[in-house]
Amino acid sequence: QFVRQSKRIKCSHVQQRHYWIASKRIVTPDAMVSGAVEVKDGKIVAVVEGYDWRGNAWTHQIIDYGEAVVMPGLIDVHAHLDDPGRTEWEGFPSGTMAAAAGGITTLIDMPLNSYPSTVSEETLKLKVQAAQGRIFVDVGFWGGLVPENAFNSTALEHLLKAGALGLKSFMCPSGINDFPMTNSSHIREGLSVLAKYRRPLLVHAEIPQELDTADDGAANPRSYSTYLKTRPASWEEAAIRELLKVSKNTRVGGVAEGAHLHIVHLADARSSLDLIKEAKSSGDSISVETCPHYLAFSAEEIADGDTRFKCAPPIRDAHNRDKLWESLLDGEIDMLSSDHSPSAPELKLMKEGDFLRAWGGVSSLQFVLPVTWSYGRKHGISLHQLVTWWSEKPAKLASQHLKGAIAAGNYADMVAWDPDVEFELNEDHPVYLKHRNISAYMGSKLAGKVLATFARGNLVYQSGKHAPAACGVPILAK
Ligand SMILES: NC(=O)N[C@H]1NC(=O)NC1=O
Ligand SMILES: [Zn+2]
Ligand SMILES: [Zn+2]
Repeated sequence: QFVRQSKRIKCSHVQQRHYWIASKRIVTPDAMVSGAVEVKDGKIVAVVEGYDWRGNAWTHQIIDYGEAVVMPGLIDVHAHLDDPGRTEWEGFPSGTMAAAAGGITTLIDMPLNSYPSTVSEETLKLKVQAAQGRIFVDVGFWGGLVPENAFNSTALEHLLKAGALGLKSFMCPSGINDFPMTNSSHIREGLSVLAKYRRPLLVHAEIPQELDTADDGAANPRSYSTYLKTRPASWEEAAIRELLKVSKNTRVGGVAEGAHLHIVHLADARSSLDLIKEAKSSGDSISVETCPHYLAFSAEEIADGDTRFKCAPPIRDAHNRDKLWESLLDGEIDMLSSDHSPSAPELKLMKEGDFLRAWGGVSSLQFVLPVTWSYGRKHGISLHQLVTWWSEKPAKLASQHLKGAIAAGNYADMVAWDPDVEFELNEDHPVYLKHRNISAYMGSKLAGKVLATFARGNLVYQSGKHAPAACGVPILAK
């Protein structure tokens, strides 16, 4: 009993096992509630409207956030934490502290950029070991679908039985040596194994196409438009066209019924999205995410040499960005994810500013909530939409049925934040990411300040301070 008590003290800024989180704006699945969330032993017991609940609570058991919004914690289904093996890029401690500071209570780690890549039962075990006692929020793991395991259903089953929440593959070179690309035959095989486990395949959908190379040699590598031309929308379109040949199998009655195909970080809001819409209406089990950087920025405004904005697929033109917003608001894009993909600062080649040679990946994890809100409010987004994109749909993709909503019985994963507080991401702002200078949002002015983050009932972050111990849980599929 004493050991449990002292552990809780380190895991959380609140010491009660049983307490109430009060607010005038609690976002539940069907309403905005003024009242309180009753939390006991890490779970939500009840959501109570009005003030009646106060009779049951002692003053020291009430944390009152007043007018601030209380929402489910964000679930980021696409983050590269690079641990073990490339902790000079990020790592579990820094990445999950940044997540907690940003209101993210669960993240699903990508199988590449760490070393070794998570492509087998053994390498998944290394991930789980590395996460033990070093994560401040819950972390689940995607496994990798690569040519080496794609035709080996036993190996894939071992990886899934060991707890990978699903698989991820690339249709173009990933930039990581031990994570080679797959073609549609590999993907077809992967889907048929995933069907049995009812888990998803996430795909980086770009297939290299012949480029129009007329003016190549003379192009300025410091100009973003030079980079943009090397990865046109036709690459995304080609990959999605190819994917739709196999996603058919996920339909009811199909050979991969039970599997699901999820397209990560869609950048092209035109033909690629039309193809996905078509597949959805034909009954394919398919979904798509985009990322805040595609919604916040446009190719036109990226300054020469500012390689913080280099990512793949690339950030496209302003009109495309507006179409992405439209599609998100219409529900054609299902959810958001960070694709937080930092590297060692040297690899961003910030001095040379060479877009063609710099590492591709945007560092963003801590700021996705204020970024989505700051840009989204100009498009009239609602708090419920934020919850759909950042909690409800991601929970479903990762099969986390006790997460993603403020509802009785769920884990007490929540964020309290103030949508009206504006702040500048300058030198004085606390940033928990390993390398603040490569983050694309440094220097921006944003709205939406995270006040507190609760993970499984632990107050893991409040007023700029993390709980002393890393008590996040490694999530394994059962
Ligand atoms: N390896 C890796 O993280 N690649 C990511 N970076 C990026 O910009 N897009 C990606 O898929
Ligand atoms: Zn990718
Ligand atoms: Zn990624």
